[in-house]
Amino acid sequence: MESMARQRHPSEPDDPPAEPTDDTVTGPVLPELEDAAWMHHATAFAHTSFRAVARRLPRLVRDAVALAWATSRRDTVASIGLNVAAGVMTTFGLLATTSVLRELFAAGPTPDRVRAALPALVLAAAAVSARGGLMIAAGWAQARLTPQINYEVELRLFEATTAVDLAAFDDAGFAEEMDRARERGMAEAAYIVDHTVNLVTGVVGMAATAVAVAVIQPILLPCLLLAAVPEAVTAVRVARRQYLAMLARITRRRRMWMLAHLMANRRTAAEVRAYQMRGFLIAEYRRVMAVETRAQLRLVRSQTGTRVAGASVAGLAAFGVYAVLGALLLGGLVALAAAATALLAIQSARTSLGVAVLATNSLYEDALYYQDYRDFLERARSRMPATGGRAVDGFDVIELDRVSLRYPDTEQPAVDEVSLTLRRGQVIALVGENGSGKTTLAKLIAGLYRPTGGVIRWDGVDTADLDPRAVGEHVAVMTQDWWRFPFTAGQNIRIGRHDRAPGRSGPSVREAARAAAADEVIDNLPYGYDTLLDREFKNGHDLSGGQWQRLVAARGLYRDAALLICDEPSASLDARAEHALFQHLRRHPDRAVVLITHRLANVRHADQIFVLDQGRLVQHGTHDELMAADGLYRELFDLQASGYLAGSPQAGDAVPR
Ligand SMILES: Nc1ncnc2c1ncn2[C@@H]1O[C@H](COP(=O)(O)OP(=O)(O)OP(=O)(O)O)[C@@H](O)[C@H]1O
Repeated sequence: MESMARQRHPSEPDDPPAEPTDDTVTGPVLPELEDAAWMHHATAFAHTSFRAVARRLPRLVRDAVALAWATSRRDTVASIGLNVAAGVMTTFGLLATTSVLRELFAAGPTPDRVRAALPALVLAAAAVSARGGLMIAAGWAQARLTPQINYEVELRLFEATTAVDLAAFDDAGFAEEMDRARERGMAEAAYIVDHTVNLVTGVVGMAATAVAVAVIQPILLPCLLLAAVPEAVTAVRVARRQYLAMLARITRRRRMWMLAHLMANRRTAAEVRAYQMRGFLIAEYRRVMAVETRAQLRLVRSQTGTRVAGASVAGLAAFGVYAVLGALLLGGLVALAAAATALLAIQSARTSLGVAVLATNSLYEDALYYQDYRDFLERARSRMPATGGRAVDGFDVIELDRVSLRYPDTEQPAVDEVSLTLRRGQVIALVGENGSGKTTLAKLIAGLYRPTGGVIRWDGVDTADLDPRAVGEHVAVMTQDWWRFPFTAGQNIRIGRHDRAPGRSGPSVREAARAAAADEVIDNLPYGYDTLLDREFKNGHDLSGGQWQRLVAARGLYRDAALLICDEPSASLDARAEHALFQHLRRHPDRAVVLITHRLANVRHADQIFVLDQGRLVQHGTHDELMAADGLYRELFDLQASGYLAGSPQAGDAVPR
């Protein structure tokens, strides 16, 4: 592995192959495709012995039944109860068949023997019909469970993914686990219940036939079990291999999804063409696919080997069972009628055993994947902000006291011991060069991140002691990296406070749109506020970047919160829209505004301007104070202002710093 890690990645500069060479296709594992650290735990779990599988079985069955029970009690009882009843019918059927054969093989004229066998024959036929009917009804109940369980499980997952703190998404392990839970784990829940019901069916069928076999000749019972062991071992081995292979593939699969998404996506289509990225993307895809295909072929080969070995041993065991039966028959230990029923019973038992083994195996395999889902939910639960805490009804002062934030796996803090005060009614601005920590600081102030050092206080109370949900009620954030939500124009604004109580004050959707200069854009849409803003649906429309940003601003204003954070709110706006928006971002007695913008003309009127450099607060004051000082702010301001003045520096001129 070490030597692989030292290989230069082909996507690094100086080494961009347009097409995959033999070396890249058949060469070593690409660095980004190597196993992730979290995989060791999962791998260890998958290397459990067959005995361990059997030991886990009762818990798996209990979990599956609990899941089904929580989803629909009626269908759970029906699925299991009807299968058990069908098993009872199997025993009746076999015993009735024995009676039929006994009468038929008895001495005497044929018409008499047939007549004597008739009652048992009717019983056998009734048992078979009843069994068939019960199985169909059980299948119906089982099929009803599947969609209900899927719905329940998906809901639980998305309830978790939307509740975890934002910082969880900065953790690479979290994202991978989420993908595993979504990709397979989630879908397995319904299968697990299915397999459990099948297992019950198989076990009941076996028990039913075992009763019949025990009546005929008890010695056949252990033989029968012996014949099944190789099948069970093989099935479990194959399943475990498959799971391990899936674990190894997940990173590759994520990369392939990512590449596939770039190549088949309306939003990336223009850039892919403009930069003629097609060859590069396809080459990347082929490189990953080559590694993936090799892994799949290895898996298929090893699984086939295991199956061949298992099938050979199982065949020998079955042969042994029939030899024992023949010997018993020849030795006169069983009668011909009993032997014939025994053959039927053995066949039936083997079928049931096959069902049970397959169900056990599938249950085990699916449980491995389902465990991923459960692990993820567990992990997500540990990442959810604590509920409760003190209620809060707005603020007068927000204080940051030596607040820091270090992202996971990074050396330097993105925000480094920043202290500042923000009062209701004020507008403050965060200024600094790219990567200086403005967005991170704004997210800290908004409560989206918790500081890894220092304290944030609302009216003197540490926000860690406040109810996070109540804090969030008073915050609106116009993010820099907003998303084009595929809803109507009206909904895109209303989701800013979709749960606004009827009597609560605040601007209407139209008023918010007007304040952000979005009303004229929306009025020009074919269905006005009801126009769906997603071209991927019929009658859907799209907006330009600047038009979208007006909508984003309208959403933030519609939220009508006491703390409004605006991260580059006018980056895509034209001069008129920008002017209109900033008119609304002026001082308001009920609101505090945190403004981040690189257009420094917009921060001139801020009550306080905080200048950040590499995460540290290096200057603060009003515009006039900062211009009077010889520092970073003045330097950035002059540089920008010079672009508007005659004789400004031309492209290529030396730029200080
Ligand atoms: N999710 C993240 N995980 C790890 N590092 C991050 C993350 N987000 C930002 N950073 C890093 O933190 C530092 C500060 O980023 P931030 O986005 O706060 O800067 P900014 O001042 O808002 O930049 P810009 O003006 O470009 O928007 C940067 O070095 C950035 O690479």
